[in-house]
Amino acid sequence: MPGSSASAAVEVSGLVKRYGAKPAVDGASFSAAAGAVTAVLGLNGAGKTSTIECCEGLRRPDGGTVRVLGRDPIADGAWLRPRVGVMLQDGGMPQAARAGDVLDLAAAMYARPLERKELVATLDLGSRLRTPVRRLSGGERQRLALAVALVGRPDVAFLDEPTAGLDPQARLVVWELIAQLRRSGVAVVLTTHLLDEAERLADHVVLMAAGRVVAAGTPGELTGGSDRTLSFDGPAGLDLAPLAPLLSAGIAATEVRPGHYVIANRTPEAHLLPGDVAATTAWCARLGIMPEGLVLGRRSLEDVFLEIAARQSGATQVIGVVGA
Ligand SMILES: Nc1ncnc2c1ncn2[C@@H]1O[C@H](COP(=O)(O)OP(=O)(O)OP(=O)(O)O)[C@@H](O)[C@H]1O
Repeated sequence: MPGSSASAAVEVSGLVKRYGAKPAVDGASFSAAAGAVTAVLGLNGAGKTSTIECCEGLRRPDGGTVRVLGRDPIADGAWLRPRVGVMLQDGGMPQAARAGDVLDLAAAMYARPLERKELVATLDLGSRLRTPVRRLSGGERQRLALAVALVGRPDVAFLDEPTAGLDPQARLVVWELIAQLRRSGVAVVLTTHLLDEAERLADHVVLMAAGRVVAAGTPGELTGGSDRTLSFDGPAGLDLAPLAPLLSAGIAATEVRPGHYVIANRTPEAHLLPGDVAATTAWCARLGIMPEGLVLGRRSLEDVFLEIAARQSGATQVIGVVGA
């Protein structure tokens, strides 16, 4: 359980971070275990980077506590630095320095750095080592930043959008690298906008909205495992109120993005029934709407994410297994 696990490599408890009057992080709590990948998800501005930067010791919390390997990221920064790998969203690397020098400099700060040759080959940076950082492509810079974060064999790796801007092949390489880190016992905490990435890589997903953790759990817990959903495309902005009373208790219809409708359970106890499918298609027929791409399937992490995002205009709502 977040906040109580003795083995958690990262514990965030009631974290508050303000830049002005409005908190960017507003009481967020979660934990990340060793040998596991924890993915922090959320819309732009949800507070992910601010949270991670507090964990990295780059920002001072205004409230709550953060512990990394049991230590305070700011007060115990010197102790933590050799044990924590950090990949920042903007790279944070000197622009004029050559890629190889940046990597060597990072390696020199650690007692037992990884073999440069191996890391460079894995991340396909061999031909770019003499190139200044500012002349690297976005994807090359991204791979160099990842190499810098990992060269010191960290116990905890914070990776802010590690695959943003990478081509599909490079993305697969990074996914495999992250899987290797997990296997070797590293606590990997990453942020991503790619729901398939989170679904594929993460052991634990933390969903943030408006500075708070609104859902957390394994991908299976968040998606309800085997819960069925019905989805279809139709005209944007359909009035769903008349459909609501036709559905069974605990089942709701949501326009998760314009023109894309999902009929799914709102509570773990409720299950989509054949009658809900019939009611939905009959309702479409009455409106003269063809439910294009009608799919009876399982809820994906993307569905959960979109459902929560769609509700963000109202109060933050808890879905899934908070505290799992
Ligand atoms: N240095 C700063 N000064 C003022 N406001 C900031 C600063 N950094 C972030 N914010 C604000 O805090 C809020 C949370 O930002 P943060 O970068 O933590 O979110 P995020 O979830 O990482 O977003 P994204 O997905 O866009 O990276 C946003 O409203 C942002 O504008």
